Order: sequence, then structure tokens, then C-alpha cells
Amino acid sequence: MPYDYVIVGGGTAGSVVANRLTEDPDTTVCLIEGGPSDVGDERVLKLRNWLNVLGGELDYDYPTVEQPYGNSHIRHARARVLGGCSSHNTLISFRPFAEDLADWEAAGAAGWDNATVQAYCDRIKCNIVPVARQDRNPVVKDWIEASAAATGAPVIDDFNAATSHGGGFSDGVGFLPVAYDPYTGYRSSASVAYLHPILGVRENLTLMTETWAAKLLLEDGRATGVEVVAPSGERRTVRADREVVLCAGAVDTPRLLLHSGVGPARDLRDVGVEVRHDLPGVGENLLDHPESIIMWETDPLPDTTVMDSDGALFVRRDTGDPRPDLMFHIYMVPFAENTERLGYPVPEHAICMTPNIPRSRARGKLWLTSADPSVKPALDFRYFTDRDDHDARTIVDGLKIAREIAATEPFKSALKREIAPGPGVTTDAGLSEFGRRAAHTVYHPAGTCRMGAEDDETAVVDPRLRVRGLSGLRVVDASVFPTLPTPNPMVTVLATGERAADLIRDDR
Ligand SMILES: Cc1cc2nc3c(=O)[nH]c(=O)nc-3n(C[C@H](O)[C@H](O)[C@H](O)COP(=O)(O)OP(=O)(O)OC[C@H]3O[C@@H](n4cnc5c(N)ncnc54)[C@H](O)[C@@H]3O)c2cc1C
Repeated sequence: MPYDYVIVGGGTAGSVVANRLTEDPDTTVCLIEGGPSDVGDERVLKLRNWLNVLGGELDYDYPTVEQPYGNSHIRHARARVLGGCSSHNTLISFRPFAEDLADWEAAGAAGWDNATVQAYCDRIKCNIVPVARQDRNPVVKDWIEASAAATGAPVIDDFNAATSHGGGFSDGVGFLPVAYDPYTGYRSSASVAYLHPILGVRENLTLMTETWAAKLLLEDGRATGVEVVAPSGERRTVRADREVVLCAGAVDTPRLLLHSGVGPARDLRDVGVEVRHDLPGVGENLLDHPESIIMWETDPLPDTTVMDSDGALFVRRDTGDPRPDLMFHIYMVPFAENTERLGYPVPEHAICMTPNIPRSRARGKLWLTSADPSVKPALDFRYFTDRDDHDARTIVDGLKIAREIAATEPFKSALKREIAPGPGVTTDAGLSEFGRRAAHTVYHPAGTCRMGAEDDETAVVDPRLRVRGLSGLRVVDASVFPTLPTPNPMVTVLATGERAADLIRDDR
């Protein structure tokens, strides 16, 4: 039996699209998810468990190729479970800034203007609230007070109110907006908000979990379905009468397109994949938010928290742009993965600040190294390769500002000693070297199936998210982003799913 729509990936965007399309009882949808269900799985549902999920059986765990200017050891977590990365991330939920969406429009994404996208953010079903009073750690409160004093940034009670109604903010510090239930500490992920209420209720939704989409079926330039590998190992065909919608994320959507013969013809021939449709942009424009770290040893800290990283600081150095150009997360645990490898001790109790680059200038690439679909694709983020050194300078500034905050009361008293990079590293060159070698990712890969104008041959999808040159095929996930929004991207992914559902319905 064919379905009207086959959605590949029951992740962040896929959950939204599946819910919205099945609101019409006459529309049938098959949702294909590579991982297991999250229903009843405390490992996933309890937000505070997020660190335990990284690198485990629910993580596809993608390595990067060697990064000559950065850290070659970064592992990119990608969730293998219903709800996708919204089921193992920290659910920090920032709306995009108006200028982020102006950047999208300038890149050819007509119709993705601020007013339109904010209206779709309004529809998001996840329970997005600032960290609740009872979850506010007193040391994070002190950090907020010290950050405001040291940087002059205002304390912001509700960051999203500023972006949705006030047009954005240039700097600010406060407790984060998080998609969770403050009464239980449970996630309000895309699957919890969009799928759990309709599973077993809407008969027009078929969910296949532990089912891997191996190849797209293409007939005369049209996507007609997907070849999948069922949990038994058996290969099956799932047919779509109307459209196949790819929501497998910024790594697995281009990976599936490439294995289906859709991508740069020369690259595909090099690895022995039959070219079905030459589309040079697939896998290009790999984006991320790189970050680094500074760590202090502390005494045991009060245990109150949502997920051990509950505050953020935004700073603006470039006065030519109204948006912040430096962001910090604070961790109440030793986030020592990269510092330990560099030989630093791992204290039992620690606070870390992780300065990140909101609009990194690095542009990377994803490509296949083998026609064997079980081989992971190569990811080259080209971290810290921008010619004018913008990215490395941002990290150096971030480490310096973090030290100023650490020297400011009432936060100062919570810190015993700086562990990494350590008080001996003071020059810009030394801070840059440490910052790049200890660099990490905020886990925000995007952009590998870039949306662009209809006549832009380097774009992968048009502004209605249709794959260029093929019919019956759309991409709806973080891979369509022309640029990353300034803050964490999940809300923008959810809003993309919301708008995509309308575009799909309109086109029907
Ligand atoms: C550890 C971590 C922390 C993060 N923290 C935050 C945060 O706090 N705030 C924020 O804004 N962003 C955060 N992010 C980023 C954010 O979660 C992602 O940008 C966003 O969820 C991506 O959504 P997506 O729909 O593009 O992909 P995903 O949510 O990854 O969905 C892809 C889905 O497709 C499935 N899939 C993939 N390939 C196949 C296939 N071939 N066949 C079948 N199924 C397949 C996967 O199993 C997955 O369920 C974090 C990410 C990580 C990994």
C-alpha cells in the first residue's frame, strides 16, 4: 500500500511534519525512524540524563577528519532514537534573531523572513519556559550577577520574549529557555510534544522504528518511495504517492541523497555510486557553532539544576551588527573530554565556561568515502580556517572575558583554581593555541542541503524546500539552513518543520 507521504527520520523536524500532515484524516503518512521509540525510556525522557546518552547505543557518533587548525578528536553526537537530537540534546530553546532570517533571505531563501518564521515559532508545541525558580542553582545566579557586572550585559529574564517581541538583543545574561516540564524534569522534545499524543490514535500515521532508509527510489526524475532495511534485516520498499520528505538531519540527509546517486557527479563517480541526478551542492556548506572551554576546580556544588548547563551569556564586540557575536554556556560539571586528552587533570568538582562562535566563518563539507552505505561519511568542518582569523579571535576574547567574570564577585568565591588552560597561559597566541586544540562543538551541524533561490545552481533545495531538478522530494531539517542562526538552532528546526507542513499542504 502506498502512503501519501513517506517521511525519513522521526527526529526534531520529522516529528513536527508527521504530526501536522496527519491532522487531515484523509492524508496517510509513513514515518521511518532508524532508532527505537523513546516512549517510556527514562534514559531519554529524563532531561538531566543527557550526558549519559552521548557516545552510547542511541548515538550515531560521527568523527571528523583531521582538523589542522583545530581539534581532530571531536565526535559529533547524532541521536538514533525517536525525537532525534531533541531526545538527547539539552533542549535549550532560543528563537532566531531577526537579522539571522534577513541573512537567510539574502541567501535566496525567499519567504523565510522574520515575521513569518516567528509566527511559526509561536505554533511550536514543546513546552518552552525559562529555567523554573525551583531549578535555579545559587552558583549560576552568582555567575549571572558577576557576568552582568564584568561585561555590562543586562540580566534578561526571558530571552525569547526579547527576540519574538522586541526584535532581538545585543547582549544579555540569564537563565536559559528550555523545552521541559518543570514539574517532572522530563523533556518536552519533538517526539514528546508532537508524536506521543497521536501514536496509536491517528490511524493515518504509520510509524516504523529501528528501520533504516537505505536508498531513495527515483523513477523518471521523481521520488516514488524509499528502500528500507527492516529490524529483521529484510529489505523492503515503502512507496509514496505524493512526496518523500527527508528529515534525517544535517549528516544523514545528504548521506542518503549521495547513496541514492543525488549529489556532485564527480564525487559520486569517484566512489562508484551511479549518478542519478547531478546536484553539486549536496554535502557542501557544512556549518557548526564551534566552542572552547575554560575550567575551574570548585568545592562540591549545590545540586539544583535542570541539566547542569542552565545559563547563558551573550556579548557583542562588533558594533557594526546588532546581534551578539560571542556566546557562553556555563557547565556545573567537569566537561573534561578535550582537556583531559591534552594532559590536564580532571577535578571531582568543576565549573566550566564554554565560549562559542555564533556566526562562525568556517564552511565545511560532507562526502562519501565509499559506496558501502555502512561506512560513515567524512565530515570536514574546516574549523578555524577563516583567513582573517575571526573564529580563533572570538575564542581568545571569550577566554579573556571568562577570566574577568571569574575574578568578579559573587562568582569569584565559588572557584578554587583555574585548571585549564591554567593561569600560566596569558598571551593571545597561547590562548588561541589552547582554545583551538581544546575546541569542541555545540553539536549544531547544519547547511549541507542548503536552501537557495530557484535559479541558484549551487543550492540543493528551493525556498519551498523542494530538491532542485527532481519532483516529489523535499528536505526538511537543519541541513536546509543557508546559515546558522546566532543562538542554538533547535527552535529554528522546529519552526522549519511547522512551515514545511504548510508548504507541503499548499502544494497539494
Ligand atoms: C548533544 C546535543 C546537544 C544539543 N543541544 C541543543 C540545545 O540545547 N538547543 C538547541 O537548539 N540545539 C541543540 N542541539 C542541536 C539540535 O538538537 C539539532 O540541531 C536538531 O535537533 C536537529 O534536528 P533535525 O531534525 O535536523 O535532525 P535530528 O533531530 O537529528 O533527526 C534526524 C532523525 O533521523 C533519523 N535518521 C537518520 N538517518 C536515517 C535513515 N537513513 N533512516 C531512518 N532514520 C534516519 C535519526 O535517527 C533521527 O531521529 C544539540 C545537539 C546535540 C547532538
